[in-house]
Amino acid sequence: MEIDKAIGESDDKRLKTKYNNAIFVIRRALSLYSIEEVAFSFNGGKDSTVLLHLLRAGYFLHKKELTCSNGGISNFPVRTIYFESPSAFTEINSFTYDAAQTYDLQLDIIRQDFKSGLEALLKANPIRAIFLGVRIGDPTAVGQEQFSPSSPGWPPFMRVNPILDWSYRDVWAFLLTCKVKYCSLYDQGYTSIGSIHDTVPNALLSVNDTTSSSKEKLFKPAYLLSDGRLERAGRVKKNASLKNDADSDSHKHEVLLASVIAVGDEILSGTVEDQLGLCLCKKLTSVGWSVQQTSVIRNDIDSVSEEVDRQRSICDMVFIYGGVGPLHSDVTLAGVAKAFGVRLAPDEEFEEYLRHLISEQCTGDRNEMAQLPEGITELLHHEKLSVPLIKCRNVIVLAATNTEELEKEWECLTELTKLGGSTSLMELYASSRRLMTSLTDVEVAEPLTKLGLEFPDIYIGCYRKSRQGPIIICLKGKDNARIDSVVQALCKRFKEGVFVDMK
Ligand SMILES: Cc1cc2nc3c(=O)[nH]c(=O)nc-3n(C[C@H](O)[C@H](O)[C@H](O)COP(=O)(O)O)c2cc1C
Ligand SMILES: Nc1ncnc2c1ncn2[C@@H]1O[C@H](COP(=O)(O)OP(=O)(O)OP(=O)(O)O)[C@@H](O)[C@H]1O
Ligand SMILES: [Mg+2]
Repeated sequence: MEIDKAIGESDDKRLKTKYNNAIFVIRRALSLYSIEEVAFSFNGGKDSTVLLHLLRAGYFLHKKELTCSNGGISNFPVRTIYFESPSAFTEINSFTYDAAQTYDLQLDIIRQDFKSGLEALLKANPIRAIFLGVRIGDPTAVGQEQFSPSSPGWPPFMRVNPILDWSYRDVWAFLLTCKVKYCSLYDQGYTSIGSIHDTVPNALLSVNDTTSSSKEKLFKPAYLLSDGRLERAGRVKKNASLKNDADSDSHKHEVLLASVIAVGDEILSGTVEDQLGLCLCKKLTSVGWSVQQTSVIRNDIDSVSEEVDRQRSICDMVFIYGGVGPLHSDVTLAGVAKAFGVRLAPDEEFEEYLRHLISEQCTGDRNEMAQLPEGITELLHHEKLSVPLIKCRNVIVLAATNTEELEKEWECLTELTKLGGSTSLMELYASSRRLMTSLTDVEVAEPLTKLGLEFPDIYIGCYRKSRQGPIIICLKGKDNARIDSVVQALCKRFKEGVFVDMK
């Protein structure tokens, strides 16, 4: 059997392991269910193309064991289902049909949505298990195992995911090693294919060809994408940007709200002083965000998860630091995963970064630090960072342990995400003025409250440097004229010269 032979002859140990594990899952499924009870969900995508050939190999090995016969290329009796949609790429459609012909697939074309289509299919056939090319990292993989019953509300069947633990690179290693055909779109820079409405070539594969006279952009093939975490970068609606995430929250607030969480028993016991929170608040404010809350919590999974869960629903963006690393107390990522109800799963691309960083010190074959919240994590790469920043939906996990490291991460973060820019808080507070007075707080309290009501567009804040010392009044607003009106109104109520402008 040519697939089994190609893998057998390859010296890629990792690929062999992945292949053997996938074949094991397929053979277990074929032992548990009869051939009439299984189906293969095939859509011409790269993952399902891998699965097609694994199934052919798995079926061949299964049959060989049972009958000692020698199966050929056109011997694949597993029912194959394809949900055809009018918004599929023509290249995907034609590849699917061609593959069906080449490998003699019994193709069932379903022109309904997934759920209704499956309901009808299961009514008409004794199907109990369906093979899928879902991989960890796919949004739909969250919470799935290699054998996962269909979700509540779906018709009952077993989802069998033989390549759940395969990485983007494993997929390409397999397709290239086995020299099998794949959809032509992957040679044109597409790295993961949805519909014609939401998929474009991956910009990371774009070639700057100044010699070409053609206006059409050129792209490298999908297998050259060096970081598989970015395979979905060509899905147009899902671009990585903090602002997009905040915006997508249907503009709950006029101003973008941030929350800062420090994780550290040592901060709580007073052993170390938290400098990062202060630094982060200044930085966020300087780019126009409003920090709603800072909190310090224990190095404890439940404490982290409860706080993250609370803040992520109130704020547009949550920044969390501390407790990131391989120590027993480094539970921040586990807490974030728990807050989102997902598990920590090994992430090969992240592991690669860490391996470069700590290769000699690595013990064992699994790096615990390389586990990230499954299905919700985006790695934000920057050439100045040896390890990418971790973004889990609207939670940014910072690895910084001191202000110098934070400065660097912040700089990269703002470059990568356009975190700064024209946020509404900056427009709202484009002008500001600070006044100092030696009047007592009792004396200024009432006039300031009244002014707050009179000028609702002006932010009026106060603080004192000591109980008896001077009071500092901060005024912020859209323009200087409005702020000057507040100051005039305030001064009118007191003797001249009691308020001094501060730089
Ligand atoms: C054969 C098959 C079985 C599926 N079973 C489930 C399921 O049990 N639960 C579920 O939420 N979605 C299920 N889905 C839907 C997928 O999780 C996902 O929504 C679908 O592949 C669309 O992905 P897309 O939005 O990236 O196009 C199934 C899809 C297929 C093709
Ligand atoms: N329209 C469809 N018809 C049949 N199966 C489908 C369809 N869409 C998705 N699937 C199943 O879900 C799996 C995961 O889909 P996904 O889009 O992540 O992978 P893919 O299409 O194989 O590859 P790519 O990530 O490059 O698009 C597929 O491998 C296939 O088993
Ligand atoms: Mg796809």
